[in-house]
Amino acid sequence: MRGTVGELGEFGLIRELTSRITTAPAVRLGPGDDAAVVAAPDRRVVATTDILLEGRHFRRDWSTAYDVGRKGAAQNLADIAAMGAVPTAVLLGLVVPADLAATWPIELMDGIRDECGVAGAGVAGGDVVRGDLITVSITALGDLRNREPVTRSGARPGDVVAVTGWLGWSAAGNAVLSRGFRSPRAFVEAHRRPEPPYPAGPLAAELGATAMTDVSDGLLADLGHIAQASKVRINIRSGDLDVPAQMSDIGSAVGVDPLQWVLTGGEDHALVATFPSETKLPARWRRIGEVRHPSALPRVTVDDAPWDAAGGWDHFGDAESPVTVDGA
Ligand SMILES: Nc1ncnc2c1ncn2[C@@H]1O[C@H](COP(=O)(O)OP(=O)(O)O)[C@@H](O)[C@H]1O
Ligand SMILES: Cc1ncc(C[n+]2csc(CCOP(=O)(O)OP(=O)(O)O)c2C)c(N)n1
Ligand SMILES: [Mg+2]
Repeated sequence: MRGTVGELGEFGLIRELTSRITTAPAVRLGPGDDAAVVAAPDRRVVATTDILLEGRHFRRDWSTAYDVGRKGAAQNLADIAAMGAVPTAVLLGLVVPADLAATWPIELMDGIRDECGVAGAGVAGGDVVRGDLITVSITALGDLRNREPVTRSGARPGDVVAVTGWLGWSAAGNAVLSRGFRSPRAFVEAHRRPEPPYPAGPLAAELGATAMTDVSDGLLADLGHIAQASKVRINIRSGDLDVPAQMSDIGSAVGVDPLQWVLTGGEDHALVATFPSETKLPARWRRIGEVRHPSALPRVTVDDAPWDAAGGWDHFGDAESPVTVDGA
């Protein structure tokens, strides 16, 4: 594919994008009509949306269009899994400049399609608009399969806190990239393409998880949402967190405590959940803390003490990007 988006035109671009998607069981009527038709066997639809903005969520010199597609889909599909649901379909709202190479949105769509394939979902439709900054707005739908949704508000004192997936890898990769390096590859790749553990969400629901969320803003920040919604305190035991030796090496090289990445780095889209203490945790879930009664301490503590360094990502916060500003 040669030329720009402008040369392709709106309908040429839509044709190219939709010609690349594959079928999925839940997408009964895909792109091409006024709206799509998506099966909802449970009769309740789980729905979520997230925006990726060039410069704020991704950089074209750090990530390929394909990577951005994988990440944008993953970020949304992880929210579906975090409700205990099975992803069914996504819709793509896309803003692109006219002078952008046509290959960019096409490779983006390939990434979205492939990540949807990992999660079992399909692309049901979307919209394209011309604009100055690339904006990728994805909406994902999911099915509860006759289970109750796992919300943020069900954690009870005495529950255990457990996590599955990666923590701190994306933030370490971000730190590497923002210093102009391209390796270690594993961390850079983790930043470009998170790997949310999709099936673990419905499995946790099946096992009676009392609360769950995906880690997008940082473990402490996202557990803060659970603690607040559930009116409890959550304590994390730092000794139970995995800090890989290679992450420690990067931390030493750039002068950041790697535990800061594990506790406050977002974008890995691990799943963190609370379970009744007697639950036998499935393989790959690690116990990292416990739910306590609220006290004078902050809602989330590390080793039963306040965590004084930055807590996580806030788009409108003072330190807008705590994981890129020397981990501070
Ligand atoms: N513009 C908005 N309009 C309505 N609801 C919103 C808006 N922005 C965020 N929310 C809701 O606030 C909650 C928290 O949002 P967010 O922190 O982005 O969650 P997540 O990390 O799961 O994407 C979600 O339930 C989301 O639907
Ligand atoms: C160029 C660039 N700078 C900084 C970051 C780091 N970053 C951007 S958004 C974000 C937090 C997650 O994004 P958000 O929009 O809050 O996702 P949500 O919680 O809604 O899923 C992080 C850690 C990045 N990914 N790329
Ligand atoms: Mg969001």
